[in-house]
Amino acid sequence: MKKLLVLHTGGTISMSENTEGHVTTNEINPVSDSSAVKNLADITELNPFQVPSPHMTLHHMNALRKIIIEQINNDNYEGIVITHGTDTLEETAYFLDLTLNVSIPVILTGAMRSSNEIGADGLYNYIAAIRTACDEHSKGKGVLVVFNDEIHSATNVTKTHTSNTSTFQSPNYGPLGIITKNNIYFHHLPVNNRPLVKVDEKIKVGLLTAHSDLDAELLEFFLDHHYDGVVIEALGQGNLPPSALPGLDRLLNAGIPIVLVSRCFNGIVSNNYQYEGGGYELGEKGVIFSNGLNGQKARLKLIVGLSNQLETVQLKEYFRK
Ligand SMILES: NC(=O)C[C@H](N)C(=O)O
Repeated sequence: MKKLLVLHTGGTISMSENTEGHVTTNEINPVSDSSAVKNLADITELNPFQVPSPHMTLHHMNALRKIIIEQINNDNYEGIVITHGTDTLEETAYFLDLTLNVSIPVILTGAMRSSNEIGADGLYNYIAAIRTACDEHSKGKGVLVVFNDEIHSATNVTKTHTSNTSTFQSPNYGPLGIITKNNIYFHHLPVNNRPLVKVDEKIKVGLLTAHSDLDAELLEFFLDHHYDGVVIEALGQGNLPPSALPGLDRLLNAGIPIVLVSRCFNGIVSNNYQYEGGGYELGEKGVIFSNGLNGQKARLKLIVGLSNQLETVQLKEYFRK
């Protein structure tokens, strides 16, 4: 039997519905120690914290990373499973993918229905995550998300539905593999990047969605409140309204890196359009174009890049990969 470490962090997978139909937190995750997983692996469980995932912070994510590094150094675990709330699951998964230098499987999972609701998916997803962590083919693929019988890479996966159990999807790319009753099948290989291991929890990066008439003052807010970097979910292929440009210029003149992603959830930004606020002009000004990440992941990537003292040219390369 493989030796796995399980970290329970909270989220709906650890919650129950009360008599009024509201979902509330529990001290202990109900999937913990379930007899259904006893024969699957030799499992050690830790409960570093129990939080709804909207309460997750960079500090929590970094604490998880440190626990994983420490535990792996102390014991010869062959895989890690993390149970997590779904709202920010993709952020923790991606942060760990960016910063953890490990080849054993690291799998995140969660649930859309709490433990005592009809059709509860927590235990099912947990078992699927344990099975995937035990599979030899899950090694060396970066951090993975297992949900609803699919295996996704942390880089591409995102929560796409407020309540459906098939909420986790990888737009543009699809899952890396599928899980059946008897087997685990990988059909794609992820592109693995070299992790950067320094994390400065004090670095502040803001995220803003562009829209028509975007006010320059919203961008200036980040300068006035001492942010270290800004990610903008731009329009279409990577364009901004002219109304935003004075704010953008102020940030760039102050040396604050600005990373552009698209508010479209498919496709990659590029510096094509040569009109006021168009991608070409933004590129000439020094804005960094990202490679298809969504805004919340680009934010974490910029935090990690800045934590490792990457300068603008290196950040451009970091976001190109
Ligand atoms: N399904 C879930 O886990 C959602 C919950 N609000 C959380 O992220 O903690």
